[in-house]
Amino acid sequence: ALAATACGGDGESGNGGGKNGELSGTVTWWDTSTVGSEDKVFKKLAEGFTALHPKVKVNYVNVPFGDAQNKFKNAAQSGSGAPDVIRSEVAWTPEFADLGYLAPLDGTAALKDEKDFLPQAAASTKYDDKTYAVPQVIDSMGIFYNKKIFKEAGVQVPGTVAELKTVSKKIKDKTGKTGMYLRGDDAYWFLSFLYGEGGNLVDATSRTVTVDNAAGAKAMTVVKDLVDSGAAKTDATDGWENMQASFKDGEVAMIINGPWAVSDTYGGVQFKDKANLGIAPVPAGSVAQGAPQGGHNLAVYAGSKNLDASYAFTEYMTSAASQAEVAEQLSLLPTRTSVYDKPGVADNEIVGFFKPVVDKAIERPWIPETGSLFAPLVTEYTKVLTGQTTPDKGVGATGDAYRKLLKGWK
Ligand SMILES: C[C@H]1O[C@H](O[C@H]2[C@H](O)[C@@H](O)[C@@H](O[C@H]3[C@H](O)[C@@H](O)[C@@H](O[C@H]4[C@H](O)[C@@H](O)[C@@H](O)O[C@@H]4CO)O[C@@H]3CO)O[C@@H]2CO)[C@H](O)[C@H](O)[C@@H]1N[C@H]1C[C@@H](CO)[C@H](O)[C@@H](O)[C@@H]1O
Repeated sequence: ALAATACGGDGESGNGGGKNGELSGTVTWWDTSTVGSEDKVFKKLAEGFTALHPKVKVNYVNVPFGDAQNKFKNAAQSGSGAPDVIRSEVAWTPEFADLGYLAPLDGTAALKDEKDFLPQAAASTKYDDKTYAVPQVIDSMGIFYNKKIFKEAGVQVPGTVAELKTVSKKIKDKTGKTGMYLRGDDAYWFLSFLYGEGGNLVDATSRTVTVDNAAGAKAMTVVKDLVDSGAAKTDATDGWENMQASFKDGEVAMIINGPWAVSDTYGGVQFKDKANLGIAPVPAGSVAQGAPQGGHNLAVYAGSKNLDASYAFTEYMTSAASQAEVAEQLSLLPTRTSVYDKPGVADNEIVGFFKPVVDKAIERPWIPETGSLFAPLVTEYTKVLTGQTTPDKGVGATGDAYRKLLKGWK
């Protein structure tokens, strides 16, 4: 505490500028990674920072993904309770930056070897020509399938939505299992079908809402038909748990998911033998094939009382060595190009599959409103899948909500 006060800290978490620049004080980090599969790796990594900086205590806090965005905004707004560093999902970052809640990182110790970052990962950290975060993981989606069930049914993994229906029918006839579990309570699972029909949520260049155009309506019809035809099953709530349980227990032959689900999936009885998990590109629609780009950055709270230690912690957690550790332990994708050919990463089959997928994943516009596009969409998406509204009405209501959100967009 003396050191902290001496360098102007608040006793609790000095600003790290102790004698001969030695870092000190506390760094509180809000991690949003999945409890029970990812969190233990991130917690161990974070606490490893103290080995390098003995006078810094890392206070690891796991905040559920669904709560963290609002929790951080409320804390930052009220000026109390915000962490020093937050794991900021790619779409939260421009919003937090726009609100002034993030410390600009250009010229600080947080940013090292910037040229090593994948351009598409770095894109979501830039706002108003400044850098407000450091990319930690990047991801996209693919088909996860159960090789044993596919063999039993004598089918190949589907490359298109049409094939998905015929393959699911054969699986049902031969094994009694449902082909796919399609998550119905998270609109991220709608995006690859939307891209497959040549659609998108918006067109940022022409500032046009496009979710309710013909392609959007078609895509909603496609997902509704997957459920109505019995090719896929879904639920209005508890989608993550139900999707993972039905796939891990072998009740369904396929799901659509991303690298963040791999560690949890390997915990399932069907995948004790990891080789039974197959991964393939998301199915193409009638005009195109495309998967969304997601991921997470680390950002420093503008009001942190320990900026120096927070910058150093952020750099440490996004360093090549840390990213290699996370890729090896959890099959998550690095955001640094140099990490992909490191031992333990280069031979990881999941990372090897998703790298080319991520290189052509469809980016969303990194504007403050991007994160807010999912709430209205998921309401309508769930209603369409559960027969409470029609595809046309669903995308129509979504488009209306977007035009209220995006001032002046067509
Ligand atoms: C609705 C939400 O819409 C958007 O989120 C999009 C997101 O932008 C998309 O990119 C995509 O995220 C991927 C993600 O990229 C992918 O990595 C993975 O993340 C894993 C981690 O990997 C895993 O480690 C662990 O953390 O777990 C993570 C999650 O599994 O999967 C994600 C997809 O799940 O999809 C998101 C949509 O879910 C908004 O951004 C808000 O989040 C918004 N929620 C707020 C809305 C507020 C108003 O209602 C409500 O009041 C508030 O309480 C809610 O918070």
